[in-house]
Amino acid sequence: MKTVFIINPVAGNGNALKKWRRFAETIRFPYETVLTQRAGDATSIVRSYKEAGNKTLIIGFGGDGTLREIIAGAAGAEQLIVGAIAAGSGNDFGRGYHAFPTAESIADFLKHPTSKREDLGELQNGEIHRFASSSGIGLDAEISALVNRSLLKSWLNKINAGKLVYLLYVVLTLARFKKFQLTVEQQGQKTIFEDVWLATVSNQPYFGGGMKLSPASKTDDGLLELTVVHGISRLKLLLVFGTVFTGSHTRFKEVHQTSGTEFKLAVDGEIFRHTDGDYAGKTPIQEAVRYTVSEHHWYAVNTRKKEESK
Ligand SMILES: Nc1ncnc2c1ncn2[C@@H]1O[C@H](COP(=O)(O)OP(=O)(O)OP(=O)(O)O)[C@@H](O)[C@H]1O
Repeated sequence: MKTVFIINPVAGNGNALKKWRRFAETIRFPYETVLTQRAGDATSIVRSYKEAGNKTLIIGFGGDGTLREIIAGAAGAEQLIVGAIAAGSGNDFGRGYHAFPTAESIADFLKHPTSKREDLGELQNGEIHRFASSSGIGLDAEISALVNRSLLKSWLNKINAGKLVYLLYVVLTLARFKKFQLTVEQQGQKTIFEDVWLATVSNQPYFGGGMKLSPASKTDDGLLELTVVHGISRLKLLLVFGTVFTGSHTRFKEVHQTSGTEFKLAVDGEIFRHTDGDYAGKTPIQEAVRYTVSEHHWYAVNTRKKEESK
């Protein structure tokens, strides 16, 4: 089986390339590498492997955005097995799916490669946006969009202080964020939420760099989970934020969660939107956006069989 590493050199606040060079020295099996040049590249690179039709292990060397792009390209191709090495900032993909810890663990996997069929999330309004882990609107999407656009980020990255910029934007955005009204339509029934901070549709539990936002999410059950945080003061929001790392935030009445195969979400303003933590445009005003599991699945590295036979 062919192994290809797709490396996003700018992932992990610009540290992924350095990390890759160290990692490459430990690889003892044949492999190919492709470096992405710009956003969106990983999807077209993977499509070319899909067209070639060979059984291939594609390993994303980057963060959640890189993996999302790889999976969007690999969707529907059973001959492509997608794996990851965590080299991003948040790396929630590895928490909810799987990430290889070492080159040796990849070599081990290659002895008996097996895959597992996984769901792919999709949101549609005109165009289709795909996500592996989660897609949301509101406070978190605004923070990540502002951080990524910030000139401060590249400057702070140079002095290895990239994380500071997040803290700065969390404080700034929290102070000025305008809560919104959200209408959720599920199985023909509409529910209106007022004073919404964020709404996230999840395919796996983790989000935002280790927060267990959606503890009930499973990656292969054909369902998505919607979390709405609403009607809560700034102070209490910080309290809820403190509990989300363990998943105990679900006990708060201001945190609404539900499961389903499809949600339609409409909001009363242009709100920032993300897919797997990357900017994905703004929501249209009062137009229902449909979130579903795509009819195309993707195939992940499966290490379970090996663990079960131990
Ligand atoms: N060569 C490149 N130059 C600029 N942007 C790129 C390049 N290659 C990929 N990208 C974009 O970089 C974005 C961020 O990458 P990624 O999400 O993997 O890293 P991260 O943000 O550090 O990690 P995480 O999402 O786990 O926090 C990706 O969504 C991708 O579109």
